[in-house]
Amino acid sequence: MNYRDYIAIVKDFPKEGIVFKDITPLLQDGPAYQSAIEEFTNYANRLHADVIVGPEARGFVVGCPIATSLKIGFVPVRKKGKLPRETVEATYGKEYGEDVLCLHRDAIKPGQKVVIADDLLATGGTISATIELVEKLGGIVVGLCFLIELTDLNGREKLQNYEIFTLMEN
Ligand SMILES: O=P(O)(O)OC[C@H]1O[C@H](OP(=O)(O)OP(=O)(O)O)[C@H](O)[C@@H]1O
Ligand SMILES: Nc1ncnc2[nH]cnc12
Repeated sequence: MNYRDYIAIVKDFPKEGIVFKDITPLLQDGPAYQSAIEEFTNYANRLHADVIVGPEARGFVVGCPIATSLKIGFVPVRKKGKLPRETVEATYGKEYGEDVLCLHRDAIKPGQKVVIADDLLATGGTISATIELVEKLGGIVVGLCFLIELTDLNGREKLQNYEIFTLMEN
């Protein structure tokens, strides 16, 4: 599967100077979406994941189908103000801004093996904050998976102690 054919490149979105990688054509194509999810499912299965964690919003469309394929749970990491119960929080920077991510305090059990899924690794800010939250609750991050890695932004440098699987680089 040539996944690259299913990514639309949009210049100056959401801000001038950003080259945005739009994954919606991949999601719209049944075989491409299914194939990507199968690869991630095999990855998470090999790592014996107990739970899949995904950051809002695009991490949901990648993470949820992996979790249901493996018949394991999915835990959402959300932007501040969206989760209704007690949370842990992490402030982070990303390619085009700053934000706060939150995780329900009871969402991860100590010792659970976690695979984190998202659409794209850019600066690594989002994923580092997600890892911080999972580890704060005692989860063990066994793997990270992304559709796309923007290698120029060196996100991997922040993630040297973690296992990473990506379907395409640019
Ligand atoms: O590696 P980073 O520099 O942190 O950038 C990557 C993150 O940025 C995008 O999410 P965004 O915050 O735009 O949210 P969205 O999924 O709700 O659009 C993308 O889906 C990743 O989560
Ligand atoms: N260049 C980019 N394209 C799509 N999503 C992103 N998230 C962070 N940087 C991005």
